[in-house]
Amino acid sequence: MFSFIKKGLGKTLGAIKEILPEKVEKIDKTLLEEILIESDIPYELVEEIIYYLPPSQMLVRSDVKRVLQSYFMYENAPILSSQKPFVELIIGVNGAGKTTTIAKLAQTYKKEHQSVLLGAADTFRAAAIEQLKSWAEKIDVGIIYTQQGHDPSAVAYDTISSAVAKKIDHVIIDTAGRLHNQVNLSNELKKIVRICDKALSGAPHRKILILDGTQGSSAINQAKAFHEMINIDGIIITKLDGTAKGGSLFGIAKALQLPILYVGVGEGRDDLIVFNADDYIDTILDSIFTNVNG
Ligand SMILES: Nc1nc2c(ncn2[C@@H]2O[C@H](COP(=O)(O)OP(=O)(O)OP(=O)(O)O)[C@@H](O)[C@H]2O)c(=O)[nH]1
Repeated sequence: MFSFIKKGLGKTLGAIKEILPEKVEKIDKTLLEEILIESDIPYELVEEIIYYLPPSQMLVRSDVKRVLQSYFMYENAPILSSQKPFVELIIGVNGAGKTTTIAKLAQTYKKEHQSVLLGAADTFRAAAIEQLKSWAEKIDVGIIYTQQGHDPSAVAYDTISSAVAKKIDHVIIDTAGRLHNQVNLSNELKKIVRICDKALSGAPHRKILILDGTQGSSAINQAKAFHEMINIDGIIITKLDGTAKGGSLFGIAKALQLPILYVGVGEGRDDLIVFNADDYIDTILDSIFTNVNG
């Protein structure tokens, strides 16, 4: 698990190495500031981190770790096994990695010997339906879909009803990332949420926002807009492996005050890891400090 997050942070760690070619026992505060900015932690946040650090100019690992940890206080609520099917609604702009992440999530559940049914409720684009169908085939899970232009809420309803009838463990529903305008998108997402609850009281159990990690901190405003529309429950950051902006997770967690559930670290179906803030922070600190613990 630990080396997996290391793989995902490869580019970020490479960027740190450019600033700090040799690891140190104590880091100069000014140099640390430069490293944090370079890894795409928003500037105000870097200033805040520096403010909370001890006043001395040279800092040890434990000083830095303690402050960085305080940014990930939003715990991932455990999945309640009594909720069957456990319905997840996947939200995010086109290209963020929604479809791939749905496949990865389905694969994760399958590995745990749980059954999965996908719902192709991004009916705005024919390609989105086709792409999800192709993934469903590859990972061998069921899918409910309709033709392009049909009501996405109806797909969500049918998927949940079918899952209830077949006693499926997990339902994962794709949604459109873009419509003709923002108001339409907001109305459509709200309607899907309402209809999910009609199909199964309490559903969707988790509304997950997919954010493209290569966008770094600039994804924050986009995330806030979705959060205002339908109250997101958790985030998945994709393409962490493709960016040197690995520090942006601090800004995202702080701005949205939401748990980061998983991170995507590659294009394959197995390239999704449960986000663990301690592993993430330790991996970054390992590239700065000579001592491993503390
Ligand atoms: N390197 C890397 N690539 C990823 C990751 N997640 C998704 N991708 C790639 O990002 C691209 C977009 O992913 P999709 O899953 O098609 O994104 P989408 O949000 O469904 O986008 P649309 O199909 O446009 O709606 C694809 O080429 C994926 O292979 C990741 O964690 N790492």
